[in-house]
Amino acid sequence: MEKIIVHGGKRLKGTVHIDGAKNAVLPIQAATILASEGQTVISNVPLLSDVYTMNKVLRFLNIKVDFNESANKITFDASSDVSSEAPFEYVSKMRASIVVMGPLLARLGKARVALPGGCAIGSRPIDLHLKGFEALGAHIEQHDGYVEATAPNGLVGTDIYLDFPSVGATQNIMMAATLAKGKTVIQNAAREPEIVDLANVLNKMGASVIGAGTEQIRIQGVETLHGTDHAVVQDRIEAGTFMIAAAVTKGDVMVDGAIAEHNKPLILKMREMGVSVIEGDDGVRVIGPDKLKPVDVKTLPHPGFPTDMQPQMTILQLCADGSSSMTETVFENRFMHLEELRRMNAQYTISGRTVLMQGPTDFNGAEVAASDLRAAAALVIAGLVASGYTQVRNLQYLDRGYHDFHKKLAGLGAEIKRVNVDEDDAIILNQSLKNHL
Ligand SMILES: CC(=O)N[C@H]1[C@@H](OP(=O)(O)OP(=O)(O)OC[C@H]2O[C@@H](n3ccc(=O)[nH]c3=O)[C@H](O)[C@@H]2O)O[C@H](CO)[C@@H](O)[C@@H]1O
Ligand SMILES: C=C(OP(=O)(O)O)C(=O)O
Repeated sequence: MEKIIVHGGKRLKGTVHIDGAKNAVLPIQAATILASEGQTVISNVPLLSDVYTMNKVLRFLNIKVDFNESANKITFDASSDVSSEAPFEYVSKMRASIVVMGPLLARLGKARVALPGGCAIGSRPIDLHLKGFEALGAHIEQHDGYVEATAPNGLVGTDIYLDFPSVGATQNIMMAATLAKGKTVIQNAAREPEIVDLANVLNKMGASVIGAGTEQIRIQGVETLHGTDHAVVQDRIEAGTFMIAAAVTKGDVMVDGAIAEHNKPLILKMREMGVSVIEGDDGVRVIGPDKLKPVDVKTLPHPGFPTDMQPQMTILQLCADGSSSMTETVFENRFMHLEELRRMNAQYTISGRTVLMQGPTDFNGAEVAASDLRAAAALVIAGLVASGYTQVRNLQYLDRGYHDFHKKLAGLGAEIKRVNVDEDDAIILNQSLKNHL
């Protein structure tokens, strides 16, 4: 079993470099299915387990995938025959595999993809994706845990209104519409920077996508798409996670490569708490104050406060001097990290979708288990300010979205180590933690 062990109390100082965005690269990997001619070369690719899973899905679909890890570059060749089925083995590992459906349907007129199911943070249905495909003329059936979409005569452009600005549905419909006959308009589209990055790649491949980043995206269908080169946008969630780690430890950190514009709600809330955030062309510098002021936060689709920063933000709020609230409106079950934090001395009450937190918290080190990706990051951040030793388990979640998280924190002066221990070793380790750091 792997664990991260943190000895809290160090102020983080120095520069940390941010990788390409997980949530941008995954749909871009899927978009390479659309290129029936030439190769697509994607650079600034983060070395994350989700990226490897998406590569496996694509290889299963008969696409050539060559990952040059030392150069953070993947070359895709989808010029041969592509197959239409994404099996349960991969989709169950990573929900984002569902975004292969739009490109497959566009290119082949059919797609058979395992239904992704929910995860720890919520039920996560795909009804909006499927309604979009149906509006484009696809016939949808569900059998044996798979969803099958067929459009033997091709898709036809239309106006689609999303009941909620779903990121995945916007991406899937946008990709499906690139090869549809005529024009598609997506109303109430998601506006995340990762949508813009995907639209940029599609346009370089020969598509005509206008308005990405606004609530109305217009796509004029074209006959074929071809390969291209593209560098993935920086990860605003990884950047935000380090910004919070810097602030909560009263540190002084340059988050190199962070794009301030993509993290505006977080930056403004951090300033409200008394954190000094200096925006530059090459990154964002964060200086934590001696005392944090309490603040109320509500998650919303972009440009609102991102749900993927919610667990990390609650650590900062718990350290503030007074009571703060967090309301989670995007996912129905994203407070699971708080149960673990209670074991580290966090004081809070949950009422529906809102948690009321009482700070400042004197976090005590404890052994805690992550329930999902951002919960894992939040628990490690709590460990950075806790007295004594914190051990975080279930690192498979962390590896979905952060490459070398512990090494980056160690580079900023944190006392942190990742160890691989069996259960017996763990008992000995608990008795002699100091020798391990
Ligand atoms: C790989 C990736 O990019 N993941 C991100 C993406 O996930 P993802 O694309 O899954 O998130 P969505 O924006 O689709 O989901 C937001 C909400 O809409 C609901 N919903 C969504 C689709 C649908 O058909 N029906 C429906 O009800 C979901 O259950 C959820 O409550 O956006 C989320 C919201 O910013 C982020 O937390 C994830 O990190
Ligand atoms: C929820 C997340 O990702 P996914 O949609 O891939 O589960 C996340 O990145 O925090």
